[in-house]
Amino acid sequence: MSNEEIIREVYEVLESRRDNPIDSYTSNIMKDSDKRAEDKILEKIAEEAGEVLIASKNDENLVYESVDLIFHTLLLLVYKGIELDEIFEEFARRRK
Ligand SMILES: N=c1c2ncn([C@@H]3O[C@H](COP(=O)(O)OP(=O)(O)OP(=O)(O)O)[C@@H](O)[C@H]3O)c2ncn1[C@@H]1O[C@H](COP(=O)(O)O)[C@@H](O)[C@H]1O
Repeated sequence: MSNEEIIREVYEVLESRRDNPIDSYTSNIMKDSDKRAEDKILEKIAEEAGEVLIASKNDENLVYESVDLIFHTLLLLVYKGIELDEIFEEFARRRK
């Protein structure tokens, strides 16, 4: 599986968890409850960003914590209805 394919696969699973909820971490976080889904995801992104900062400073678990941050950012984008191709296109647009 190529690197692009794994990202596409994870993204598609997240879209499915959004559109056909099951009892799972990503479905549950995307469901509105007492705390709004968007706020829960944004809180998680802030927490994961802090963990990346600590990992970098300590030279420890940087890849692991960065993937947590990237994953939760993808979760936000899925929740907000952004298509994965929009992200790829924006990266491509910035290439000089
Ligand atoms: N890539 C991930 C992924 N990365 C992290 N996480 C979850 O995100 C949460 C991260 O929370 P934390 O970092 O706070 O970790 P924690 O386990 O609470 O503990 P600490 O790190 O604080 O010690 C954990 O529950 C992780 O399991 C993920 N959950 C799901 N995925 C992907 O999303 C798909 C759908 O997931 P489900 O909704 O669970 O089916 C899966 O098939 C995976 O491909």
